[in-house]
Amino acid sequence: MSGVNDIALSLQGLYKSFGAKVAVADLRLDVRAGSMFGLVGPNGAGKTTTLSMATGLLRPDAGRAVVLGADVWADPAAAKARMGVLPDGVRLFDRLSGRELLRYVGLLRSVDPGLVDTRSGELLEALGLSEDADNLVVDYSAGMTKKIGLACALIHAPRLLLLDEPLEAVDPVSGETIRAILRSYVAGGGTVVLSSHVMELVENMCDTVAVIAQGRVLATGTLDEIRAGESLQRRFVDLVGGKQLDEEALSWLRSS
Ligand SMILES: Nc1ncnc2c1ncn2[C@@H]1O[C@H](COP(=O)(O)OP(=O)(O)OP(=O)(O)O)[C@@H](O)[C@H]1O
Repeated sequence: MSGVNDIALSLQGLYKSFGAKVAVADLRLDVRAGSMFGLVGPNGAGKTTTLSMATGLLRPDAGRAVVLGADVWADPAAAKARMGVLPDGVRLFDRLSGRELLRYVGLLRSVDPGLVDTRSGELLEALGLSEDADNLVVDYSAGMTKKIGLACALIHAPRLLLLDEPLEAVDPVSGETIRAILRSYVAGGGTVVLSSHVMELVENMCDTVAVIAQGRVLATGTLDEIRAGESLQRRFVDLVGGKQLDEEALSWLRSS
């Protein structure tokens, strides 16, 4: 039987509105420790808002987020020490080089300075960033920025990773490396929560899935439960209500 100690991330009735717009409405979710958990949903479903509240970047209007027993808003230091975060559109200190940024984040997370250097070297190498390690992050491409952001999330060896679109803009070779890093991280007892629009990635990587729409969890369960014998893409479209393009729509595009 699973107990409280098996839960790496617990989202309890999270609620957030922006003016009249309700972005997240009473969202509840438990992520079992040791799982690779995929968060999927259409544009504007509330995934980024949910992850921002779960990671301490955005204060919920109501509800709680608990990371391995630590309340993100009541005990942020403990919660943040236990998680690594790759937010959407990472706002990094981009006037630092990749190596400096990793050192900064490592020291901020109380990693021993010697260990920061060893881990930085290994992460830069694994992610194919060694050659650019001493260049400023502001000059990195979108994929390189994503990779240095992921390295920052990993440097303190947290037990939970929360990753918003971790493979977006990343080339296929680096993508394979990141998949391998995440798989081995989970095999070693870590927990990953990732959001993605790429169903193939979620099908390939995740053992558990939650489908979010209009700020609520529409369905959650193991990948097989959610797929119910079909492809995740098919089930996703069924669940969130796919829209047919009207025959007359955008007719001006065909009229030249
Ligand atoms: N800072 C903000 N101010 C106003 N509205 C916001 C803000 N952040 C998000 N929203 C709104 O909240 C809703 C949820 O947005 P969110 O970014 O969480 O969705 P998402 O599921 O991550 O979407 P996508 O898949 O397109 O990234 C959207 O309607 C969005 O317009």
